[in-house]
Amino acid sequence: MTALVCENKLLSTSHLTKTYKDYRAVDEVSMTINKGDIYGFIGKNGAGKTTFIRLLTRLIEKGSGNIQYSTREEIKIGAVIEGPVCYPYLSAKDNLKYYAIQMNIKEKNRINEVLEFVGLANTGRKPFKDFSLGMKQRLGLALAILNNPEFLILDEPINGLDPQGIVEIREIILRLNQEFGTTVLISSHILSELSMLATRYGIINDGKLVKELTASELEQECQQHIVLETSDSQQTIDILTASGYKVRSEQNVITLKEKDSSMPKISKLLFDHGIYILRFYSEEENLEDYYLDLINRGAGHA
Ligand SMILES: Nc1ncnc2c1ncn2[C@@H]1O[C@H](COP(=O)(O)OP(=O)(O)OP(=O)(O)O)[C@@H](O)[C@H]1O
Repeated sequence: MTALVCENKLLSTSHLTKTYKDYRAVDEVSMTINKGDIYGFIGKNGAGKTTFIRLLTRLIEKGSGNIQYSTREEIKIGAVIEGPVCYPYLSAKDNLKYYAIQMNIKEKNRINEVLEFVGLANTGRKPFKDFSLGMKQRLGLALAILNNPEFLILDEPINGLDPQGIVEIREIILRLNQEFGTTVLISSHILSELSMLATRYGIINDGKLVKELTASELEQECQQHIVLETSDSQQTIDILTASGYKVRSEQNVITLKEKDSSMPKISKLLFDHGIYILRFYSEEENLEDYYLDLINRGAGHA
């Protein structure tokens, strides 16, 4: 493996590619994950998230490209991919004991510590098969953090969870990141949830990483915009464009990346040209809108 020494970078991939027959499930993905990131990995079903994660964890062989680490050492990775693999008739503690032996973890108190951390300390002899989905996911997390990984990879960890379960998983991830500095890659298509966690985003579509951006860049991108419908859309677009506004339109609905303080000026401009305003309001884009917009526009590579 090629090692690239860099202060803040924990891991990066360059042109990572995985092909099944002649289909590129992961297509030349060059991604950077910095130390301390909670990296939100976004993509619709079949976009290539799980395949990319399986490449990172070396569950499958790459086709071409590289995975590069910040140091010459291998980093300690913990992962929950496609749900935890646990023994159905064993308790939480016994499942952890089994994995601790496999991983050669000798620290006596580690299992109790981890059970406490994920809120499963009081599950006693209850077997895994009788756990709720939320408990199962939390045990998966416990297994993944047993060896104190510096990089934690979670594939759709909140899929199918109820609101309470989602909050519990979110709090565990935030504590891991803030108290222990664990870098986290979390894939999800529940974008509202990711936006409560992520410090950085990567958006994958048809195997290609179409965009990488930080949470504050996303905030900038999702800034307030104005939505407008008028008696004559084409003339409105022409007038606004001639006045220097950046305009987008879809089915007679015109959108401008402007703050609501520009509304009086715009309405006067249109009024002076004899255009009637039918609808006029400002709104803020969220991660979901941004994502759909980006995918539908078919953005180029990051
Ligand atoms: N072992 C395999 N053999 C053939 N094709 C595969 C294999 N694994 C994945 N694919 C294909 O690669 C593409 C990406 O799949 P992947 O599971 O990585 O997507 P995903 O983004 O994780 O989607 P989901 O959210 O549904 O899990 C899909 O078209 C899938 O059918």
